[in-house]
Amino acid sequence: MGKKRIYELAKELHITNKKLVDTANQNGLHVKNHMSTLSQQEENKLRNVLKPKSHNNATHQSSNNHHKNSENNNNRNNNNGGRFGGSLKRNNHHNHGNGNNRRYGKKRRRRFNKYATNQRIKPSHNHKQTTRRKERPLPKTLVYEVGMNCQDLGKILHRSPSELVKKLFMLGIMANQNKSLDKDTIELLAASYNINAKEKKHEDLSDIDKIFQKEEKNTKYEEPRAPVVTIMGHVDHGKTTLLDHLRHSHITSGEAGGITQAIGAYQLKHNGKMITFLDTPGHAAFTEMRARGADITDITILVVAADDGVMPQTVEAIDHAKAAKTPIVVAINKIDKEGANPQHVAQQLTQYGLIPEDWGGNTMFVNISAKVGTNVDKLLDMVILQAEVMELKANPKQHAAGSVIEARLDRGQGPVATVLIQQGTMHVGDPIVVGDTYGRVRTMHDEFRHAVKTAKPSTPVEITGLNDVPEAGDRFVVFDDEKSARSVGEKRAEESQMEERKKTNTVTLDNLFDSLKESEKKEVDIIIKADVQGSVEALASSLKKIEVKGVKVNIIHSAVGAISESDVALAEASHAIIIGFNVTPTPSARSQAKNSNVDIRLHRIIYDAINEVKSAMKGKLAPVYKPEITGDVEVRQLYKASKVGTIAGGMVTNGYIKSDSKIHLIRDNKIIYDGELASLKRYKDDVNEVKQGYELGLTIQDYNDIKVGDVIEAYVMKAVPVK
Ligand SMILES: Nc1nc2c(ncn2[C@@H]2O[C@H](COP(=O)(O)OP(=O)(O)OP(=O)(O)O)[C@@H](O)[C@H]2O)c(=O)[nH]1
Repeated sequence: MGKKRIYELAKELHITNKKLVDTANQNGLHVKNHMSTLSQQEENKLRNVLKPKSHNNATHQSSNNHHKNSENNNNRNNNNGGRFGGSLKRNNHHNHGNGNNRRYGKKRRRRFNKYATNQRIKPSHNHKQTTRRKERPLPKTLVYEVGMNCQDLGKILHRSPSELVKKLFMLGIMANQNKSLDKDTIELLAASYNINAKEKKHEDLSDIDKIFQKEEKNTKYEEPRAPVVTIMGHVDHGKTTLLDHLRHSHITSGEAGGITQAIGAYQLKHNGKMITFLDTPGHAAFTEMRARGADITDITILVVAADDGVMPQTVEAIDHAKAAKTPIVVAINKIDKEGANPQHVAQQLTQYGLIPEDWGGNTMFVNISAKVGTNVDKLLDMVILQAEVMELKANPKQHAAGSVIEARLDRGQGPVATVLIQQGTMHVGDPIVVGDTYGRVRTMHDEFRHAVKTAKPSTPVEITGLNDVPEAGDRFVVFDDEKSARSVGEKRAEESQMEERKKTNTVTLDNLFDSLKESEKKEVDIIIKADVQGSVEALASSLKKIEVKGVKVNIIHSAVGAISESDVALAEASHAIIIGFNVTPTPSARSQAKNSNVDIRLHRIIYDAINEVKSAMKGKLAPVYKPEITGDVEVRQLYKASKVGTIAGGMVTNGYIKSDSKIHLIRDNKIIYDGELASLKRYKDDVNEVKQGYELGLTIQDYNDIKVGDVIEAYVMKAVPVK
């Protein structure tokens, strides 16, 4: 018999390599690992120690079983290479039998003795397992999230992370306890435990609009809430006077006298019922908020002066309220004034679909004097009545959600936002995401600057504690914890920098067909602005007749005049397209439209406007051509030639110009002529192209009024493909 290695003897004796190494060390042989060789004497000693004490059937059976185990273990150890080798080494070290290891040694001996008597024990490389309590049962289904690690999964499966690591190892997957696992791996793991796996879909918390809508739909424990009212109307018809009157005559508990209202909304009590008034009269503010997603107004009070009647902004206000689908209560104001004719005003309003109940319609009308106070109570009665019809409710027993009314940066307090609670109850200390900002509600004040600890639905409060100033109309949602609020807030800020959210929402004629296909919407909202009333009407009636595959045009607002900022805000809020007929946008409206991606289409021929909308609805919009600048020429000299007119000599300062280029003649930053080149020369030769840095001579077709210092901008018309 030659020298044997540990693993050979282990195999012969049907025990694991590790057991044999342990036994050898416990018996003073000092072996390193299963590859260590044994002298004949050492082998005999080990054989002696390990000799079974009895041989009955049962133990024989057990021994057979064990044989299998042992073999498995051998295989495992071989496959493992260093992994299990490491644990053997550790055991070696532990078992050098000095005093420090006495307890451990005892335990090992006990296990060994068990083993020596051929009682079946589970081979183990982890001494923790030997003391493991009875395992809790596995769940029927493993509900997981992609990216969980063995520690996370261990908690769900009631198994130790190391057991999971081993399981994975047996499945041929190397992982440690902290490694994030993919879907396939987790499902494989579940299958190896014979249980089902189900992925838990993560809600995108950064979509606070979605959370907001969900919270809004939560109808459990609903309670009535106060209506939120906005006052709109034409300039000087008395909006501010009415708000002031209400503030002074109706504010609860005599606050108004001494303390000035501090924030952009207030609540008043009428016949025991609360009403919340937004203190930002005018439809522009109202629609700008809507454009940002906040539909906070429940009821609109339309103020029309009895001595002036329906004016352009009265009509705008009606259209804006209708677009927001808020019911209108009409207050015909200034009835104390001489020349007041409320009957006439009511008559005028019928043209806009506002018909008094007395006349068989369903709009509430009240004749008031905001200055004197006549019938203001009656107006409030109407508002309460309207609110009752609407059955306005909210659930105060959930996380707060709502919208920003106004916000500013205060030197001492940092960002300060006035918010309207629309759902739930807000508490001081709540973690919150407001638009693209986040924080924790540090302080909360009511409209009289009184500190409050909680705020219920329809209450306006001023809060501090945000990391930045949100915008009016931003939505807010309270989160469970500050960590998620922060990560959502940061993600939103990042996203908004890319301005993607805003742009994908807008409807343009270019994407109209696709957006119609995607949405359930069966109407295309259009705003018409034209130079004269006749054109407005002609365009409106022709557009209304268009019907493509059940989709119709809906004119949400039409008026005479330039395209204003308020038109753009309405278009943005309502996802509408603006058609301008013989009118242009004001500069501020133009830049606002550009920022918010509102599509403005300008036309001079009604037929073209109608065809354009029709083709867009059919998805066949021809590509739009836009000028693309190729270069600039600076005019430095002029020559007059009797035959060809004015020849401009100059230099290409940027880009290039071609003989077939179109050109803009620019003087004092204004385009004063738009045309084509007649000739392009270098010295005396006609050329096709002149590049930057070269001198040239040129003439413009049918145009001679060129001056030294003019800039000639060369451009080509480029087709912008329809998206
Ligand atoms: N006689 C009379 N005058 C009124 C009444 N209501 C308002 N006024 C007067 O009408 C003028 C305009 O009133 P405001 O309340 O400022 O009108 P507004 O609609 O807020 O105007 P803007 O803020 O410019 O849009 C003021 O001089 C008021 O005093 C009223 O009921 N009777």
